[in-house]
Amino acid sequence: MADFDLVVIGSGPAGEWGAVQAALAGKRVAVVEREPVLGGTAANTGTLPSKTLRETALHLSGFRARGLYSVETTLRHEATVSDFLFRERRVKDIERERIARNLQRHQVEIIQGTGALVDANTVVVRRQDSPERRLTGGTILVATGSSPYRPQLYPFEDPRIHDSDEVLELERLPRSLVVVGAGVIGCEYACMFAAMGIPVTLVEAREELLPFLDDEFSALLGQRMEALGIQLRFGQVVEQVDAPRDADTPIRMMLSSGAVLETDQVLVASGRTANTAGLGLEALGVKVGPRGQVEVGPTYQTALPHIYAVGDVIGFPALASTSMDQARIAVEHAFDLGGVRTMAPVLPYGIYTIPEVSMAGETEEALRKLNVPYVAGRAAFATNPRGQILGDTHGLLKLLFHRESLKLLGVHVMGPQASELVHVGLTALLTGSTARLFVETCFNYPTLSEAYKAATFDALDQLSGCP
Ligand SMILES: Cc1cc2nc3c(=O)[nH]c(=O)nc-3n(C[C@H](O)[C@H](O)[C@H](O)COP(=O)(O)OP(=O)(O)OC[C@H]3O[C@@H](n4cnc5c(N)ncnc54)[C@H](O)[C@@H]3O)c2cc1C
Ligand SMILES: NC(=O)c1ccc[n+]([C@@H]2O[C@H](COP(=O)([O-])OP(=O)(O)OC[C@H]3O[C@@H](n4cnc5c(N)ncnc54)[C@H](O)[C@@H]3O)[C@@H](O)[C@H]2O)c1
Repeated sequence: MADFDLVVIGSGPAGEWGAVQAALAGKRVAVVEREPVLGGTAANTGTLPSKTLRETALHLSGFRARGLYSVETTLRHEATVSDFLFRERRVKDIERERIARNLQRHQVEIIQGTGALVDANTVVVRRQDSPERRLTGGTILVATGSSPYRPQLYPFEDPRIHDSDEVLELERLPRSLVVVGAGVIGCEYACMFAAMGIPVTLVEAREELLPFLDDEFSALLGQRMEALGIQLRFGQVVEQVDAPRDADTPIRMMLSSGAVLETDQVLVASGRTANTAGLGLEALGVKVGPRGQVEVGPTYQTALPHIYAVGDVIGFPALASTSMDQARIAVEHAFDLGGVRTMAPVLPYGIYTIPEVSMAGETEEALRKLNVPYVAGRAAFATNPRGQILGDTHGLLKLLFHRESLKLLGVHVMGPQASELVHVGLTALLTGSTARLFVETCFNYPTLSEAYKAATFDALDQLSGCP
């Protein structure tokens, strides 16, 4: 008999949820984690740290007061790097403790060390200063996550050139910053630093901002980012980087357009690489892609059916939210636990830029491509009483309804709490609801959620020909 029913490699959101799910079903579970702390990218270097820094940036800069009072700088003061990082460290510690307690409560054995598969059922765990340990598992869950991709062009040994992990170890706040890559990470960090009053330039190879967003929201976000002081450089790549040793001499970056940027510090956010190096998967016949991503089927099985892979290690969509659910599905499949063994048909996206943007369902462009007749109802936060109270004059909720059935097809939100607000629309999408739902729902007043009703009436007005 194997030592464990399930051996999980990695303790990020995917590993934690997979382990607990199996333990709840009475399975004997071990989690192997190479870092001395639990929680992976979500707790330690990605999701929670970046969202905490965003809150800190908004508070320390007095940003939230800007729409309320005419004097922009009332609350603003010179923040030090320790001011900036203080809460990030608190939140991280609390989350690590929560995960440890959650695993212990469910009798999951936590084993510290780097795991690798030496045969189809054996994980060897290596740790400095300790003898190696071999664990056998009936089922293996690979949940090893991803790490920042580091293009060779950049001398990362220079303390002024960071990837998204290192940016959490800043020695001092940048005097100016170039962010390379306007993916979600690049956009979120560019906004945070810009809100702190730091001059930021964002360089992106593509011609548009976050192309998966509805075009209207991509354009609006770009405008808000420019209003924050961010210089957007689309359709350009960095071709050369000259980083002098003297920290007072600016770093020079030559762009494909011929432009030269001078900057104090650089953040490279140009994608992620799956953590599969050294895991031993390929030797067992499990395929991995160009950035290390493990190939899996719909229930997250690899080429070896008892070896599952979930989370960032399999690539897109590579979110904490989806990673947890993939782990649930894999474990339910592996141990035949029942439950719905597919991802929800509609997934939400929350982007913690300044302002926040969130969406679920279809964009206008996708509906046009599919020839689906639709009507778009809009509600501006500037005309919503709670929006006025909050001082938000740029927020927007857009609902896309089928023109005939009035079924909700898409929801797009920009503004405060957008990633919370989207859940009203997400639930409506998942339940196949129509405009009637928002007409008949009595929302709290004054709230931003009430914008659902206003956007619905905007759509109904258009259909009735009301000016
Ligand atoms: C800056 C940033 C911001 C983000 N913001 C969001 C957000 O707002 N919302 C969202 O949903 N997602 C966000 N993400 C993405 C999210 O963090 C990831 O999708 C999520 O952490 C993936 O979970 P995971 O469990 O697959 O991997 P990870 O969280 O990366 O965990 C993998 C774990 O496996 C361990 N490991 C790796 N190899 C081995 C080995 N050989 N042996 C033992 N242990 C090993 C690692 O040390 C790590 O602890 C963000 C990511 C970044 C970088
Ligand atoms: N709020 C969230 O949900 C959230 C937040 C942060 C990160 N994440 C996840 O983390 C993952 C990684 O994010 P990311 O932003 O690093 O990667 P990404 O692949 O999403 O974006 C990288 C961007 O860099 C650009 N790029 C690449 N090389 C370049 C170069 N040489 N010059 C200029 N531009 C270049 C690409 O065109 C792309 O737009 C994503 O899967 C994302 O879903 C999610």
